[in-house]
Amino acid sequence: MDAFVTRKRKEPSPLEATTAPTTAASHDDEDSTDIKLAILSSLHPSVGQDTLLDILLAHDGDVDATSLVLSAPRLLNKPGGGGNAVAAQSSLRSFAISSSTSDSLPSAKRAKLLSRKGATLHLYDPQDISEHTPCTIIHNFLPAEAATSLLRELLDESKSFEKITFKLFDTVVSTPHTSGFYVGTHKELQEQKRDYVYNGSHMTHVRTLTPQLEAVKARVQEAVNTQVQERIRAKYGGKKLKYQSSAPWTPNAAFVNCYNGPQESVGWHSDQLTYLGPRPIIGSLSLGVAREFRVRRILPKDEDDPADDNGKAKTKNKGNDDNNPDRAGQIAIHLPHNSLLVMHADMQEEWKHSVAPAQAIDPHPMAGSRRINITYRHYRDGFHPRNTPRCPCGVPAVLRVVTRKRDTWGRYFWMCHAGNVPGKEACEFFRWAEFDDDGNPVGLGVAAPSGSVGMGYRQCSRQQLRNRE
Ligand SMILES: O=C(O)CCC(=O)C(=O)O
Ligand SMILES: [Fe+2]
Repeated sequence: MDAFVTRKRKEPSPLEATTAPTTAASHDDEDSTDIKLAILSSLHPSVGQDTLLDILLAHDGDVDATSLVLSAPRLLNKPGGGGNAVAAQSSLRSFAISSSTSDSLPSAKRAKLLSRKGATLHLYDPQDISEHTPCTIIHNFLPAEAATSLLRELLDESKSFEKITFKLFDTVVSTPHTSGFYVGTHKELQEQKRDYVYNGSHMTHVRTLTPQLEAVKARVQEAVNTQVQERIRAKYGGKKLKYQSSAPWTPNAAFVNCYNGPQESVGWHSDQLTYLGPRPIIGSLSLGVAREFRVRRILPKDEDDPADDNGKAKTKNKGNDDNNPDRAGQIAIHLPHNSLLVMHADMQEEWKHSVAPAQAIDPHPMAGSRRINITYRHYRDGFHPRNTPRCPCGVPAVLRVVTRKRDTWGRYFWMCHAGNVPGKEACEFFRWAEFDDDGNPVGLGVAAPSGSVGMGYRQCSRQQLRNRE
C-alpha cells in the first residue's frame, strides 16, 4: 500500500464538484460554471445543485440542453435529486435527452465530457464507471448478511488498527486513516515481517486472514477474474495488456483500511508495484459508510498546462504530480456499503486514486461514521524480495514506472528504496526493469544496461531521481 497525507483542497462551494481551481484560467471555468448553475437553479428551483452539475457536465456545459433535459417529466423521479450525493445510485445515461443520444455518443466525445480540468464528475452507474475509468463496480456484492457479518468483524478488528507513519522531510507524519494487513499463511506472515520493506520499514503488525476474509476472498477472486476477462474483451480489443499476467488472479493478501469519520481519507497515490509486479489487479470491497473514491489520469509532463504552475508553490510530496490533482479532471466513483470495485490492469501505472475527505456522510446503522475498505492483492512470487534486485543500501529496490517523460514513458525501473522514502537520501542504484510478456522479471542479476545510471554508492538527491521519471 502506498498511502499519503492528504493535501487539503480548496474550501468547496456548495457545488462540491467544482472545487480546487487554483489558476486564473481555472477560476474563469469555475465562475462560468457557477453562473450556468445559477441560471439553471432559477429555471429549475426544485432540482438540487449536485444534480444540476451532473447534468450540466453530461451535456458539456450546454445550459439549453441541460434545461431541456430537466423539463422532461421522467427526471422528476430521479432518486435523491439534490440530496446527499453518495446516497443515490443514478446514471449519466438517465440524464440523456433520449437513450439513443447518449448511447450513440462517440467514445471520444464521452471521454471529453469526463476530463474537464478543475471539475469532478460524479459517476454512480456501473456502465458509466467501466466506460470512463479503469475500474468496474459491482453493487450489493455479497449476500446482505455476509456483508453485515464481515463489517461487524472488521469494525472489531479495526480497534487495533494503526496509522502508518513515515518520514516526510524532517517530520514524521501518519496516514489519515488506520490500517491492518492480512496474509494467507503463517509462513507469509513471517516473511512479511522479515523480508518485505515498505517506505523503508518492516511491517510489524501483520495478521493472517480471518475465516470470513478467506471466504470473501474466494468470492472476490471469482468475480474479479470474470470482470478481467470482460475488460479484456470489451476494452483491450480481446488481448490482455503487455506485462499483465495471463494467469488467473489469485489474491493472497488484504489491506484493510478504516476511515473513522468524514475527515479520514487517503491522499492521491498509485499502489506500489514492487511486490505486485507490473499491471496489477486489485479487488476492493467497501463496507459501512459510503464514500467517494476519486481517480484521475496521470498526465505526462509535457501535457502539463503551464498556467497551472503560475504563482503557485509546488507542494513537496511523494506523488510525482500531486501538486495539482485537478489538472486532468477528477472522476468520483461512489462506493456504497457492500460494493466491489475492481481496479484493472490499466489503473496503477496510468491513474492515481484517493479517498477525499467528505463534507458530510450518511451514518451507517452498524458502522456509524466508519467506512471499512478491504483491498485484496496478489503478491507475486517473482516479486518476492529474494527474487528482485537489492539496493546497495541493503534492502529490496522498489519498482516504479516512468509516467512523466514522454520518451521513456511506460518503462519500468528498479531504484534505491530510499528514493521512495521522503526525507532519506537515495543512493544511485538504478536499473531498467525487463519483463516477459506476462510481467515476470527477466535478466535480473545482469549488470545495468549502458545508459542507465549504474550502481554506484554516491548519494544523489531526490530531484535527480525525479528527473529520471
Ligand atoms: O479506501 C479505498 O477505497 C482505497 C484504499 C487505497 O487506495 C489503498 O489502501 O491503497
Ligand atoms: Fe490505493
